Amino acid sequence: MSPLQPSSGRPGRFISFEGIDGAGKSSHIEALATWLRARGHEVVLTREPGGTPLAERLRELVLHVPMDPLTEALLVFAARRDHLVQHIEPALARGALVLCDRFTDASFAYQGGGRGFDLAVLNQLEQWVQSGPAGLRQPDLTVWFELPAATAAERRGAARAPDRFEAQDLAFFERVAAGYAARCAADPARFARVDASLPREAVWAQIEAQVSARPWA
Ligand SMILES: Nc1ncnc2c1ncn2[C@@H]1O[C@H](COP(=O)(O)OP(=O)(O)OP(=O)(O)O)[C@@H](O)[C@H]1O
Ligand SMILES: Cc1cn([C@H]2C[C@H](O)[C@@H](COP(=O)(O)O)O2)c(=O)[nH]c1=O
Repeated sequence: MSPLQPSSGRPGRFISFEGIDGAGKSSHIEALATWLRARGHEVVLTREPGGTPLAERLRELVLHVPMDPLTEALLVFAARRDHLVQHIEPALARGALVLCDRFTDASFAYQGGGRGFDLAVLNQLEQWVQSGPAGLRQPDLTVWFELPAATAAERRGAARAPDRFEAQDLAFFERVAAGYAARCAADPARFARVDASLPREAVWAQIEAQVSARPWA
């Protein structure tokens, strides 16, 4: 077998889950992993910020330590670089399906939309961090859980102490949602929009239909 041939015999695929906090991603990502494994795929389940020992340490800082917006942007992209190099790219190279709870769209939505940080700088960081021999690494499919910010806030409730993002007000999450909508409008073929305001079963049905429609699933 050539060293470039994936060990599974089929190319790896990269699927990200996106949405504002409380939109329902975590409730469905495991179910999608189980569904894809039942169809014979190797599935790698991971998250951002995080996914490697270094990136998980950066996650703790980003979620809990006060910092300025540029520091925050640099840390989420530093975590992403380590995650890509150590975990995502090797999994894709051996033909796995990588399911990632958040990726770069979150940086544009939270740092760009929520914080109002310079989109040109985020574009530059995206180029630096995600460029490789095959071009710019992007998800093959992004499942976007769209939900009004007020509904997401109700769902988050007061179950646990909020992190630096969860502690933000409704206006912040409305800007984050607008940031996601802008990313979707810029690359609609990559996005599968899910109406996350529906009951769980209906949300899952949309995900299953969207993923089933991909020839590689
Ligand atoms: N379709 C749904 N209808 C009602 N409640 C839901 C639905 N989906 C998830 N929930 C509930 O909403 C809350 C948030 O869901 P979940 O943790 O999956 O969101 P999330 O997008 O992963 O959030 P975060 O990004 O903050 O981790 C949970 O209490 C979950 O049980
Ligand atoms: C990747 C990424 C994430 N964030 C924010 C978004 C969330 O509030 C947290 C992660 O928490 P979750 O419960 O695991 O969803 O981090 C961000 O601001 N920028 C990013 O690039």
